[in-house]
Amino acid sequence: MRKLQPGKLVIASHNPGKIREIAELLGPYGIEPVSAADLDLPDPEETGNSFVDNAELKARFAADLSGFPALADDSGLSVDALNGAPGIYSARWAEAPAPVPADGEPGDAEAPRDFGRAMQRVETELAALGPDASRDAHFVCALALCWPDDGQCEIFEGRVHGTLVWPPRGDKGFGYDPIFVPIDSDKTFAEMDPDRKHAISHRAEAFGKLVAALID
Ligand SMILES: O=c1nc[nH]c2c1ncn2[C@H]1C[C@H](O)[C@@H](COP(=O)(O)OP(=O)(O)OP(=O)(O)O)O1
Ligand SMILES: [Mg+2]
Repeated sequence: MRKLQPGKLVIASHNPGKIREIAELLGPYGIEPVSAADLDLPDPEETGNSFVDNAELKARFAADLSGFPALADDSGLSVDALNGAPGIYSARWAEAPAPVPADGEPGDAEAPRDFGRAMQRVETELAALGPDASRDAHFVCALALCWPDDGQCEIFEGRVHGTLVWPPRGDKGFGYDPIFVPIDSDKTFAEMDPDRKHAISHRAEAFGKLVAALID
């Protein structure tokens, strides 16, 4: 398997919380993370039907446009009692319907994300199933690292199981962290220090596999 050399690596993401975690996870390996936003790369439409497909689509897109190796992370929260939802739609559950401007044409401006609303939707859908519904859930992370020249990609996956709490707790992390308590913990991801989250998270597990395979 081809190794990742020290130097520039494009982080094919526009999510600042994720980019910060990826930079922390790659910190020890002499890799210079440059985000897609730093390079003004556009955000591709996530048309895949799986985390892996979307990760590969985002990494390929950024590698082709930038000429550097690119790493993408597609991730999300999967709730057992909701048949795996929001799953690959985790980010989209936080998007309000795009406002229709006064001239009547829907704008193409991206709707701002509101994870308060996304967490509320998870809770509302769970509550509708009654008090006995399972609150088990897991986060999934698919990483794709693609090279620009030959289009080769390597894929790594991680997951972390836990349960959902309500109301949300903590102000660290991002996304659904305030309602997710990983197994063997009494804190939500948003109440933990980053080092602790990085010891057990879905993203950390996928990175562990990537580092073992691709970094000498
Ligand atoms: O550790 C996590 N802690 C909390 N929430 C998380 C985590 N990991 C993923 N998530 C949720 C929120 C995120 O917005 C969505 C991923 O959606 P996803 O399309 O992969 O990322 P994104 O659109 O936010 O950024 P981008 O595609 O530019 O990398 O799942
Ligand atoms: Mg996305």
